[in-house]
Amino acid sequence: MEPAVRGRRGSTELRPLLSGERGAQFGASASSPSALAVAAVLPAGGCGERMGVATPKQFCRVLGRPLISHTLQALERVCWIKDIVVVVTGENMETMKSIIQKYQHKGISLVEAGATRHRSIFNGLKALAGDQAYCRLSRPEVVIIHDAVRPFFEEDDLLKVVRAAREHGCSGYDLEFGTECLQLALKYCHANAKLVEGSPDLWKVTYKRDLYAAESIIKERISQKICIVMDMKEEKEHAGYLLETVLKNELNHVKVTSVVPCHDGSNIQHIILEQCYSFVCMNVMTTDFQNTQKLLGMLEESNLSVLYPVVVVSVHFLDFELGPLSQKMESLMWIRKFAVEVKKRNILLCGLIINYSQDEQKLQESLRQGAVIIAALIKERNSALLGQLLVA
Ligand SMILES: Nc1ccn([C@@H]2O[C@H](COP(=O)(O)OP(=O)(O)OP(=O)(O)O)[C@@H](O)[C@H]2O)c(=O)n1
Ligand SMILES: O=C(CO)[C@H](O)[C@H](O)COP(=O)(O)O
Repeated sequence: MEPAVRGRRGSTELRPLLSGERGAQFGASASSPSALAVAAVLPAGGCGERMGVATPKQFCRVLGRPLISHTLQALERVCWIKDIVVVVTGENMETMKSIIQKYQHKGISLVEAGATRHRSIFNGLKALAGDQAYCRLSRPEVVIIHDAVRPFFEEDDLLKVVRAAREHGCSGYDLEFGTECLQLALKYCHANAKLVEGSPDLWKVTYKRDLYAAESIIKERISQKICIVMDMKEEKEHAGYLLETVLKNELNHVKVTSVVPCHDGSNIQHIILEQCYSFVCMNVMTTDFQNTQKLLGMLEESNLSVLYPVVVVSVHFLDFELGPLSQKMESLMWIRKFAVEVKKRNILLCGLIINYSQDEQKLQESLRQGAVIIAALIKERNSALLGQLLVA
């Protein structure tokens, strides 16, 4: 086993294994397993033969980001897990270090994998045993073993396992239906064990189709909030609010909120902090991108798009009867340039032109079409459409 490397909580710096610094205090939250020292081992040393691609599945990209980073992100939300040990092959050690750095994972130790999953887990446990000369991770009371290729779980799933580890003895049922690790633990460790019912979300990425399923689930999750950034000049009956109403009808399960940016942009920053990944920027009767650019600037300054692609739809309400659209296209085409720029920061920018007709029926139809297009752009997060100008 190689000396592990861990990232210090609060910095992305990687350094030789030092003492555990993750969520050091237990019992702090109401749901935490009080006063128990808990660590997690993520076996990630497999080659993913059944996936049938050259890249081991834990490093395959899901919405642009390696699968293991999604799992780590979910685990990092659990503040009572003190240390996270990721077990990877020597060959993939550098890849894993760069993932930790790029996606700013904190408090991770790396350990070299073994030839089988059980050997990898054993190496992870040894790093936590507290008896290695070079290893100063403190010895936990409970260790959660979680496959790196199971990105979907809730804190509650882990809580149940930790509580069971503390409270239960072993039953005949557990022996009969227990999983592989459980059999080993019972045979060799003189430990008590309990089988805990998991949620259906705990499924494992095994085949290629599972990567598509994982991506769809994540897309769905991050598309649950939409922020409409209003044009300052708007009033209640005007375009932005009309679009908001139609969008709410079109996406009745999605939380659609609108905001008029305040002078220092703090209300938009607040929405960014709440992890909203979809923005619709209103521009009424104008082909300039002033409002959109302000929003893009704020998004670029934030770290929001490090983890997921952020969609921004720049909506331009133009009355098609007030002169031909072709005259306005030249300035609207600037969107291509902006889109290429912000793509570097994982922001997907598209343009949408809505017919701001005086004819109520035409306006409603255009708004409805616009809402359908916005919904599709947000749901699909398809980078092939960035910089495109769509017409509703
Ligand atoms: N020597 C090994 C083999 C597997 N694993 C890890 O154990 C988890 C579950 O194993 P599995 O789904 O079987 O992964 P692979 O062995 O990579 O897949 P396959 O069996 O298709 O080759 C995965 O996170 C995998 O990386 C490990 O740490 N060390
Ligand atoms: O899916 C697996 C490997 O393909 C594991 O066998 C499965 O997660 C069982 O877990 P454990 O060994 O912890 O009982």
